[in-house]
Amino acid sequence: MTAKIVEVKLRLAFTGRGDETVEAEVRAGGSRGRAAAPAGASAGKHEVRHLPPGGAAEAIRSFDPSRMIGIDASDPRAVTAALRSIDGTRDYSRIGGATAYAVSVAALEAASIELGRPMYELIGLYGEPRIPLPLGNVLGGGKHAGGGAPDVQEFLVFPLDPGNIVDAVRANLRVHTLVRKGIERRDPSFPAGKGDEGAWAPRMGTIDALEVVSEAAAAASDELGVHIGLGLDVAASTIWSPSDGAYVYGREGRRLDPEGQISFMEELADRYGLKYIEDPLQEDDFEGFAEITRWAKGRGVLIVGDDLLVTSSSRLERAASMGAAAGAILKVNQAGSLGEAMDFARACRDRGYSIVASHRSGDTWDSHLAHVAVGTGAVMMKSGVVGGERMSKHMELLRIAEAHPGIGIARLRI
Ligand SMILES: O=C(O)[C@@H](CO)OP(=O)(O)O
Ligand SMILES: [Mg+2]
Repeated sequence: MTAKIVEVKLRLAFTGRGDETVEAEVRAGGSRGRAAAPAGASAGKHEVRHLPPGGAAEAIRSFDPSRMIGIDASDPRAVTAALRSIDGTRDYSRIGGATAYAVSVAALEAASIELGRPMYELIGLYGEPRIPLPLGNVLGGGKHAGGGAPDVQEFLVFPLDPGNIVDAVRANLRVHTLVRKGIERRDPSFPAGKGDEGAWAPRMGTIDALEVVSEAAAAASDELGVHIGLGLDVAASTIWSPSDGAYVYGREGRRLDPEGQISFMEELADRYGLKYIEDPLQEDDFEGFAEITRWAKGRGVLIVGDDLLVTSSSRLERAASMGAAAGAILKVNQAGSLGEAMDFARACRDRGYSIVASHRSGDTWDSHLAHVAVGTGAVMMKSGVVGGERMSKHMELLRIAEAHPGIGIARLRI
């Protein structure tokens, strides 16, 4: 049985934050797949272009859907080749990465329905399929929140040893609730504001935020009997000032040169027992990443590259040759198409990098991320904790687990 594409339709759509984006409907045989692309706010400068300068309308205008007809929807590489030839630029600046994302994901969904096989199985880059650990931000700031919130973008939690995915999701939710209580104890007038991904966005600095989150995680651990790990996504490119050669924590008056930033990260990791640090340094500092990765390896801390790697196989090769980072964020829309993200996942596997399949801060209601995570053998799925566009992905993990009772849950090995 084949799943040849017979029709592709695009429409303008909006993410949960209101960013303009593209939704695609792809028909393969008698089945239809649909996907809408997410959008980042702290996007790395080496990512493909989300949309051309004229926005989603121009992306849709410049896309010729007839050139997709007859392509095998179950073959992400063939879909990528067609998208690349329609676009003709290096970074999808003509049709937009949003179009590449939407068409490639919708095509695989259509194939999955047509062939009666789950999407993750068609991605198929795992040994034994496993449910990834959910990683979510319970407190945050940076580009995802308003003034006064911490300069560090995300304070993250994840269960280390959950019995199943329901316990795992519940653990993160409990920490999220307790974080609010912890903030209110320190500031009774906290107006309960949240950032783009549903994390609490209080007026406090990095250290206070870590105190609140580690107290909440310890209390949730005791209550639920699940060990909870702590992490940060520093999104350090957003606080890096090239003209000063320094990381500028504007809200807390801290200024650190690259060596100072590495020492600060090491101090926080030691003091709070962090197990995960994403983008501790700016996106072009491969040497700095290699240094902190060497430090972290013996200590059980996973250093993860997001803006550093931008789901690009060539940047991963460079990082691997230097030992920069041990984990890799995989965001399909950073690469553009699903086929390109799958090439990246293969490279991660060959080079021994742990994959963290991730949402974007401006995400859509789609749940495909769960299939991308399971299908690429990701150890974690990073998708916030609360909010409809976050929970849709967790719910799909629950459904995958329900359909495959024997499926195990991933364990983080650093
Ligand atoms: O930095 C990140 O990891 C992401 C998602 O949390 O943010 P954005 O989508 O804004 O790049
Ligand atoms: Mg990040």
